[in-house]
Amino acid sequence: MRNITNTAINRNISFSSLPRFVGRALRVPIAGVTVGGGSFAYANYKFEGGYTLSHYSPLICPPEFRSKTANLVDDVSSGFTDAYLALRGTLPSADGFHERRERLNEWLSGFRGGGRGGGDDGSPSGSRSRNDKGDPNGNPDTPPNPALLAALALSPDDSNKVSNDDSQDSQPNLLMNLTRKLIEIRSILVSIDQSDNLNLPSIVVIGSQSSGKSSVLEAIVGHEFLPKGNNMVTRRPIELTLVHTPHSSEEYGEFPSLPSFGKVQDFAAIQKILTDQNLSVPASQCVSDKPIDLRIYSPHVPDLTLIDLPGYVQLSGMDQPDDLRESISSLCDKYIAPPNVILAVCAADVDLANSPALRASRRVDALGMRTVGVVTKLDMVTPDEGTAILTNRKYPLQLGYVGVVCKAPKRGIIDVLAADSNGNMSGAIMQREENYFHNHSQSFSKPGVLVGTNTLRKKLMEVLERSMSDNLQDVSTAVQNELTDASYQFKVEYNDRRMSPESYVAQVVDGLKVGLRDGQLSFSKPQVREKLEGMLSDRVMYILEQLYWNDKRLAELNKLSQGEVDQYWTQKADAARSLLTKSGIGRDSSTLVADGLRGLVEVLTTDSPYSYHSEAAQRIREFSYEILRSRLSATSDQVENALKPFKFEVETEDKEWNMGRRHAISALDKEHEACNAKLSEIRQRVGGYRKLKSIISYIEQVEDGSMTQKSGKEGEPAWKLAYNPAHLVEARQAMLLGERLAILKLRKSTLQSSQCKYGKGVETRCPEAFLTVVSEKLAYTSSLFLQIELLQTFFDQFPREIDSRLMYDLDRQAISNFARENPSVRAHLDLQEKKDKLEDVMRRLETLMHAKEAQAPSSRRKYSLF
Ligand SMILES: Nc1nc2c(ncn2[C@@H]2O[C@H](COP(=O)(O)OP(=O)(O)OP(=O)(O)O)[C@@H](O)[C@H]2O)c(=O)[nH]1
Repeated sequence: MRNITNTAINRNISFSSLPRFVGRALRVPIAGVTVGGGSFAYANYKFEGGYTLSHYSPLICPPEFRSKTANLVDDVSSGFTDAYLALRGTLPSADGFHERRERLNEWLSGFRGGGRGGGDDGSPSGSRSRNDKGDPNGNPDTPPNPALLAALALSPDDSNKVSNDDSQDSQPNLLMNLTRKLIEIRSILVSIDQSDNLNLPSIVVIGSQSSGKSSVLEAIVGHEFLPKGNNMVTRRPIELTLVHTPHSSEEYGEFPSLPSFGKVQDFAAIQKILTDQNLSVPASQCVSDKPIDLRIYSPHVPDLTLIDLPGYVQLSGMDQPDDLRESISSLCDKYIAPPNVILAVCAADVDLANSPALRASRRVDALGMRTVGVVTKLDMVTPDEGTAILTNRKYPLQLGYVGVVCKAPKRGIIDVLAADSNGNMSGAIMQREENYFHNHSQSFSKPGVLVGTNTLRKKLMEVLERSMSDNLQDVSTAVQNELTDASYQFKVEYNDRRMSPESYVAQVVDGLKVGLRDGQLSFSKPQVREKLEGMLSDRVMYILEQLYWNDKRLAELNKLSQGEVDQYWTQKADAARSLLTKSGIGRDSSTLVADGLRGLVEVLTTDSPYSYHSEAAQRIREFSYEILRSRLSATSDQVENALKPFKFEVETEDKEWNMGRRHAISALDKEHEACNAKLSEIRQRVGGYRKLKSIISYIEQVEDGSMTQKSGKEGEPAWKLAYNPAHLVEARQAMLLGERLAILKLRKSTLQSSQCKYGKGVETRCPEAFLTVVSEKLAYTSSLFLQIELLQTFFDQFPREIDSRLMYDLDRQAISNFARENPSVRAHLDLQEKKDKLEDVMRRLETLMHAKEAQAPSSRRKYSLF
């Protein structure tokens, strides 16, 4: 709570210490407004001519008074705003200041009651005059109702009627917080369209390097937060939105386009982020027109939007690129175009004729209708020189000049003491400035001379509000046109179908789960068993080749008659079974199935829509791999345990045997086919059947020694000269294939013969059928355990992991970002969002325009000066 003391009154008050609505009311440039009260419980607003308005404000009164006065807040607020708007409507320009003052005093005298003035000392004695009109009940202790005052000001002729009708004060005032509402609309428009087609004005700060732009902005905000340094640190426009938060003591900044920073309460951190963002533009590129959006929320800032731009270069330095001057100039030109308000910052110690800011502003705003001049560093010239600059007629600006002294404090002990607990330096800056102007009040209190950061703040608020308000109709038309286009496009392209990022994410996740369910069908028991049989069939062929088909005694096996037991072949059959059952089937079958599952996840997360969401796809793959990894070794052990009995003995039954025998025959057929295919490839490569035959005959002759050396160097075999060595290798391979085909043929006929009918010792005589039966038993048992240990767990756990680790991990922003990774969804959402925002803006604009229309006629009719 601030204590407004008599000292403050005498020094023309610090407006920033007043409640917001009082600040708004006092934006009406009424000369001689003072605030007083012997204590902070009480405030008098004294208008020139003797009328004094007094009221208790809950924001400046001690707690014991609050309950009594709380209900006055709204009345006071709306009353003053009404009065203010009425004045604003009739007094649009800063020019004619004296005329306005006269006019206002005329109004006030209309309801002042015969010119009886209250005390001008700021004491409660001021209530003497206010009771004449302010309190309809004539109670000397009740402060007047400011809403009543406003109503009187709006309608002096009906004063009695209005004074008896308090219900009018409870009407919602749609034009309350007009600037705030317009700034909100502006922010929405900026987020829809960066092309400036749809835009409400902002205040653009221009000036040469070191003219004091940053100091002015920091004085307005009350914190040091802008990038500092010699190396041209302002390279991007900073779009600064100040949001007045009267009901919170918290001060913080937010970067809407950098949401990861969240609320930044430390202004040094804001400065660091701004510096980094600026320095992200390489020095070689000079400047970028991509703005940095910064919002500052504080009870000490007014509602304003300001754009800070790089300073005009006057003298190019050695370390600055040649085209820097050009780049900055064209960047500034883009921003100073209508409807923006130009804040032309000029240092008092530099001749205004040389001010690049004024030069630029005159190019686009020759009459100075939308330029406010700020003369900084007034302390660096004599007070008389200062006032001469501020009242200059050479470069007149319709909105005038305001002089400031806002050198950033050096943070010495005095300044640190002057700063508040949040490091807010506004007190220190203000105090310094106030002292300066107070010490030179003779020069600076001349009529028409506007000085002080607070005056500047108020001026900016007024100018911005008026400028925004004046642009309402144009913006509204542009927004309506844009809305019509967007609605048409939405109808044509999406048939008005709405979508949300959440529904898209749900759809994408559901799609994945459906894909998983479909994929699960290819991991059913029969399917897995078939895969394992395929894997084991290769192993059976290898064992047959190694143990039987390469055995020189194979012919004996073919001759074994039914019932005959031969030790050699019985041991072979045992060795073959052992080799097969101990070939690491637990590990290999688990890996085979896990690879299959990996493949399924890979396919599901590679195709659309996951092709747009590579990061999410990668995460999903990782979940799946984690589950598989966690199950793999246990599954492998379980399968291996289940197969243990087969390592010692395998019993077969008639039915199993017959089936195994059939499968073995067809496996031999396949092997036969494969050998034949290879043989014909070799024939082709070598040059046909005859050529191959002749090479084979050569080799046979050489090998049995019947080939005589006909030519060539001594010691070299003759065939080396006769054929291409590669063909000779191929021919050798063909010979082996031929032998294999003969064996396969023989074994097939044995398998088909009565020798391999189910019966005693048949496993020994027909190893092909026996190993096939064993491999089928192994595949069957393995598939059972793989289902239980791996597949069921995977298909249960994986969808749950997707929900818990993908879906529930995402916050609103992440969901929106995810959805927007898909270009067609992004286009749909963008258009839908644009349409929604435009509708929202249109509604807000219509409300404001209706309120403006409703308000305008009465004030114009009664008070227009023009
Ligand atoms: N004496 C005095 N010095 C001031 C005043 N305002 C600013 N300065 C000093 O002038 C210098 C430049 O001020 P800045 O606010 O950084 O100027 P700028 O225009 O932002 O400079 P650039 O960022 O380089 O474009 C600093 O050393 C300030 O302390 C003032 O009112 N009086």
